[in-house]
Amino acid sequence: MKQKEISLNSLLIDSDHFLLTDEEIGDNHVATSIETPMREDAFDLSDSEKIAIIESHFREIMLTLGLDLTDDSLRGTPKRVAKMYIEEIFSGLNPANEPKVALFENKYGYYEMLVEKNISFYSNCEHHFVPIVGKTHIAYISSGQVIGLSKLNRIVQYYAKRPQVQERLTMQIAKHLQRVLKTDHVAVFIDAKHLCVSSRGVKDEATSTITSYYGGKFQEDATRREFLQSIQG
Ligand SMILES: Nc1nc2c(ncn2[C@@H]2O[C@H](COP(=O)(O)OP(=O)(O)OP(=O)(O)O)[C@@H](O)[C@H]2O)c(=O)[nH]1
Ligand SMILES: [Zn+2]
Repeated sequence: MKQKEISLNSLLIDSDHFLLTDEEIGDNHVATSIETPMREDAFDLSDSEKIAIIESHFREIMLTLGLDLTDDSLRGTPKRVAKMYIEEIFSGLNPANEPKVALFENKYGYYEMLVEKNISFYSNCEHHFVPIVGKTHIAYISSGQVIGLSKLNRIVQYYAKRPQVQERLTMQIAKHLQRVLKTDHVAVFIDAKHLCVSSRGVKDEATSTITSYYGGKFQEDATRREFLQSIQG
């Protein structure tokens, strides 16, 4: 594909990063269909470069919706949305934001399960980019180290702050805990409402989605039952 540049509100973007076909690239407008699975330089961009790009695209979305960007309430919205994406709701896409975990030697000889329940989180569905709101319950059995309690919440928040599906969120939390705690004995249980199911589409307000992961001793009935009993209510 030959090099082309498309003008996007004074922001020049190398079209090869989008891998658009020539037909898809209009002379002075942004193509509506993007074939590439990834923007190749996404991991090289600084946060402020990402904010500028998203701001510019979001401005196009608002203009396309017929909104008046001279309105003082709307004028700052493209920048607000872009900052919110990068600094808040999708900050978990940046590996630099992975939480530092505080690990302590298990000098106490505590080898029962530890349950951290009702970890509230907000995520966003990767299919519709609308919120997922839920609670995560985590348990683990130490293999020699214990983790600072708040770090369990932080690990949930880190993975929640990405465009997600609940199955992946569940597995990412579980595998991260198994890695840092050096144990298979980890359980993760998520109960969440997807606004793409409740507020649009099928519009079922009552539905929530449960996913779970049981590793190591949590695959045994008695251990799993103890965990499930402790998160009830
Ligand atoms: N497995 C799974 N599906 C999800 C999750 N979040 C949203 N979805 C579903 O993703 C699917 C996307 O289906 P599509 O048919 O492409 O989208 P749509 O036309 O908007 O579908 P409706 O939501 O049924 O109106 C929907 O069924 C959503 O309910 C999730 O975390 N896990
Ligand atoms: Zn969705």
